[in-house]
Amino acid sequence: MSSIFSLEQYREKACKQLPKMVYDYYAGGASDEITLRNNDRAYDRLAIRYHVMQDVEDRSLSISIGGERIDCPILIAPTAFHRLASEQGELDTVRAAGNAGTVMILSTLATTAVEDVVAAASGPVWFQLYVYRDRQATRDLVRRAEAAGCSALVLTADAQVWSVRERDERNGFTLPEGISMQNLEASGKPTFPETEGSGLGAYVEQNFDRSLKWSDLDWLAGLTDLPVWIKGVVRGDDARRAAEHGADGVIVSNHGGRQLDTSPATITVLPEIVQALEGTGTEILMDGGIRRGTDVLKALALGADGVCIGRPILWGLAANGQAGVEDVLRILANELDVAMGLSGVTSVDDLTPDLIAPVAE
Ligand SMILES: Cc1cc2nc3c(=O)[nH]c(=O)nc-3n(C[C@H](O)[C@H](O)[C@H](O)COP(=O)(O)O)c2cc1C
Ligand SMILES: CCCCC(=O)C(=O)O
Repeated sequence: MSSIFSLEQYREKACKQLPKMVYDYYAGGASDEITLRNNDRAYDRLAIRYHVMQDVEDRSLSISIGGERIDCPILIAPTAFHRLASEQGELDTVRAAGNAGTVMILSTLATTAVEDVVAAASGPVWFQLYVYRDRQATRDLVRRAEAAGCSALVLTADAQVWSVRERDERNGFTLPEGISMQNLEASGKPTFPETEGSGLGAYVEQNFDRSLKWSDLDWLAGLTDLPVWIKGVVRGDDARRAAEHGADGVIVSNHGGRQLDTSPATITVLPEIVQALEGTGTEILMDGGIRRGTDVLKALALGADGVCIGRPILWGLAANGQAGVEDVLRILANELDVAMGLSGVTSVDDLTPDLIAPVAE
């Protein structure tokens, strides 16, 4: 893939290769897609106040997260249905994650069984959890993730109610024959119900627990010895509550603009959350709209311990399977390395908020 130099080029390639129904599902957001666009654009409104003359000969991108040292601060956000992008789906992704020295967060709605994904992994795999009305099915997911060898659970808190996704309704988004949600086979919920609109929408409405509340975080933390993260937080007070209810980490996220449209761009709320969690020991990841190494630098400088990317992984996967995902991670890590060097910084720990300022209008 030597003719591809940016994540945007991977998106273009994936757009040409994927069926419209799949591309639209991956690319799309909720309603008018305002948050989807703002996630991305918000980075352009921040400038990097770089240092000079700092000896940047030796640089490292490594971080500690969830008690493990990893080579790359760019983690793989949980995204559903990787086998819509490549034959091997999640197996391609997890192999690429291992080679890039990062964590893969595996979706509940993966199209490959968690046991098979962990067996193919050479690095940490975390399991993203959707809470089902059927609590036994939810407990089974937790037990399977633990037994398979996942090293953390990520409870997604921003998708209790299905959002309005016009592209999926129009396209009648569904899973083709032979592709199913393999982690839900055992509980009898591996496929979408019949419907004219979005099959996924109908599935979520039928199965996800809309009564999810803070006490359920206590329930989950009590159910497992694994570290528990909560994903989808955009406010300082909620982050604080998450810590009080036993979360080991928070993922600042608006679900890539796919849930509540006009919710704030994640980079704009990160400082509030960092401040709210000061002194608690709760770790912070963030995602949404990260497409350049300078975006990663800004998030790390403003206090995130690491970042996650969602769609760009799917573009790499669609364009060239495992090698495509590896290339996406390589391109972004290289851009980060360059941005750090040009900012006069040699390690992620040395990225501090004074490096960032709003762009003067
Ligand atoms: C196609 C797609 C599927 C997703 N599936 C899940 C999921 O199963 N669970 C979850 O917690 N988040 C899911 N997300 C949200 C991502 O984890 C992440 O928050 C978002 O994609 C980050 O924004 P970015 O795509 O701009 O990097 C999904 C996102 C996309 C684009
Ligand atoms: C609401 C959950 C469905 C999968 C997902 O998270 C997404 O498509 O964004």
